Amino acid sequence: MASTEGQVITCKAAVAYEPNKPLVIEDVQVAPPQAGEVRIKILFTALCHTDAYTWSGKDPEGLFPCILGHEAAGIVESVGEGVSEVKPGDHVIPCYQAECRECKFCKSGKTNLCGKVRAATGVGIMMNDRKTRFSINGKPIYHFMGTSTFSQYSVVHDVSVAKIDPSAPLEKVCLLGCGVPTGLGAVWNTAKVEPGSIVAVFGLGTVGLAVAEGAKAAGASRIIGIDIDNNKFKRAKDFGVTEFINPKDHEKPIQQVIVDQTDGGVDYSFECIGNVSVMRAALECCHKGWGTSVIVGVAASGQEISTRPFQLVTGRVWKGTAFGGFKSRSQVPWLVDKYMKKEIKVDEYITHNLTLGEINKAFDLMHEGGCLRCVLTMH
Ligand SMILES: NC(=O)C1=CN([C@@H]2O[C@H](COP(=O)(O)OP(=O)(O)OC[C@H]3O[C@@H](n4cnc5c(N)ncnc54)[C@H](O)[C@@H]3O)[C@@H](O)[C@H]2O)C=CC1
Ligand SMILES: N[C@@H](CCC(=O)N[C@@H](CSC=O)C(=O)NCC(=O)O)C(=O)O
Ligand SMILES: [Zn+2]
Ligand SMILES: [Zn+2]
Repeated sequence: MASTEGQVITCKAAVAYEPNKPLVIEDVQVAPPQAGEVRIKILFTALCHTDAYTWSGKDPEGLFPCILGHEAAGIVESVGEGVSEVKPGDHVIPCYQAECRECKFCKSGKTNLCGKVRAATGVGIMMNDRKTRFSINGKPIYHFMGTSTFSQYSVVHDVSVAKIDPSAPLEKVCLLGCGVPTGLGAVWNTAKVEPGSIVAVFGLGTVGLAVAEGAKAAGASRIIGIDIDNNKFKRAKDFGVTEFINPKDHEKPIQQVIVDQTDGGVDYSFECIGNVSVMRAALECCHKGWGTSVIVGVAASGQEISTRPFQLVTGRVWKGTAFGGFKSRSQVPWLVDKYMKKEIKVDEYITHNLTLGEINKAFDLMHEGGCLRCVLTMH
């Protein structure tokens, strides 16, 4: 096939024109990558609740029109000047959390957040010329999270590309771009759960189930799953949840129910919903003196967390995690290898498979209890 290097590619993409209005499949022009950029042929993308969150209009960084999507896998089509770590043909996972290895954050050894391109990705543009690489008949379309994977081709910064084992099935490992690493890493990197710990997981969607999987691998003695949907428990057992509580079955606040059942509270809790009231409950169900609560869920613009400072004075710790604390370019390939060695689950989180043209149906499915991840075939 003729090379497309250096040329504008016209391809199909799902464009979000306005909050909550159905995505429109359009012919989009994708400009060639500039210096420090990579153009990727996206082969498979999953949908994450953060895409739905931004699409809903509740994300303060949400810009329209844009191309959403950030949990994907593909093949490098071409690279811009100065890109040395990937080349055309490489199999890759785009990473919304970049890793430049040079900035203050990357060098700190204290965080996986990277400062190099975040200011540009937060306003839907590329750093090099502060413009977008997507357009429709000359009208610019914003990028999203530096990834925009709901397009057959996307341009990303080179610091946002993880090169992976070419034998890994892209239709599966696309999930390692967001939800599964986030849950595993929340346990392994952020909380650092020890063997024998009692863990509470609020919200048993993909992220919460990955927390349960990570906690089981870490040797937790009890993994208490909390969800308002009773149907979640059966599946959650397969991911390591040992007990289930539905807050609706109790008169008392859920934090009190958990404290009563755990001799004073859990060692670690994880909020995987994005609900600020639940974040409070997750903190307050932790054991006095050492209990740590990790916020994973993304709450809407304007929402704030609160608790009595006494909760922290008496030794509880409140933390948060982005992409589970994983350093993306370094550790996503390691996660892919772990999947290939069957040391972590991925296939089990995929409940549906559709095509790019069915993306609105995929978002509808996401709001149904039975759906974890829906993977779209892009071509
Ligand atoms: N911090 C990070 O890096 C990341 C954060 N996220 C966020 O994590 C959150 C979870 O994502 P998914 O697992 O994909 O979502 P999901 O919607 O599949 O799962 C949420 C679960 O919470 C349950 N739930 C809803 N309200 C509840 C309540 N009041 N009490 C108990 N359970 C309740 C639902 O029944 C559902 O099972 C989202 O907010 C998403 O945006 C996702 C990826 C990365
Ligand atoms: N723009 C949002 C930010 C939402 C958010 O917190 N995103 C997570 C990833 S969620 C993935 O599905 C994250 O990594 N945050 C760190 C970051 O650098 O964005 C808002 O303002 O609410
Ligand atoms: Zn996500
Ligand atoms: Zn950096």
